Amino acid sequence: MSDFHYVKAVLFDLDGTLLDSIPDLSEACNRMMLELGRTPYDIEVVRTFVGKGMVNLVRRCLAGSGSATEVEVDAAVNIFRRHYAVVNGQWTTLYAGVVPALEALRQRGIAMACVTNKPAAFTAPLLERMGIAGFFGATVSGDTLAEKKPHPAPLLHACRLLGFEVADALMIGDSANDAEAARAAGMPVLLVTYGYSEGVPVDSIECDGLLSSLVDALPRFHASPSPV
Ligand SMILES: O=C(O)COP(=O)(O)O
Ligand SMILES: [Mg+2]
Repeated sequence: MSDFHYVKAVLFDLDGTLLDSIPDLSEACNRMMLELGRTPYDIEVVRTFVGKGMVNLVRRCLAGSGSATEVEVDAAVNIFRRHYAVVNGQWTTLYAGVVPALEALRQRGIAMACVTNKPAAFTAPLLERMGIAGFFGATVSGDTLAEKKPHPAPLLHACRLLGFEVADALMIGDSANDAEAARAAGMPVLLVTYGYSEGVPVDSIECDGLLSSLVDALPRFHASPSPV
């Protein structure tokens, strides 16, 4: 694995990388399914639906239980939003190693951003509720721009907001959406092995290294704050 001692900014994916948010996403999906008179899903199935944002999550839920027109998807998205607003953060947990890693990177003077496909209305309250909002100098959500991951635009936007060049940055995520976005943006990417990757084995995704915990990345960064 290569070293990232030159890295000045780390962009973090949210769902499946920092937070295990599947219990809340699954609960909101299933409340939506029941309201629509459809059969709820096992949480492990919902796990494979997460990654390309809320509308695709809802579309995948409906497609898995029969057909759905785009009008039906739009209506279901509104139902999902209502339920997710209630449960967002309720059963979500921080993965082991996340807070120690974020603290260590802050200590070393490395800027951090959160780049997620989750809609902004749910991102900020969740970061606050989980107590990690203060680590991030910028947050880019799935509906901040016209494009979301795997498009590189959210990563490039996060770099701009943090005030760093792409060449200074590294992405850490859990799926091909993060890996492809980072590759297209021109930055290296590490993937965690414990997250959600849309049913694709994470070790089959092209990246610059796998992490079983975020703290495993720490030896690869410079050890002390940059001189000013
Ligand atoms: O909202 C999703 O589908 C996934 O969100 P993420 O980009 O934080 O993994
Ligand atoms: Mg993710």
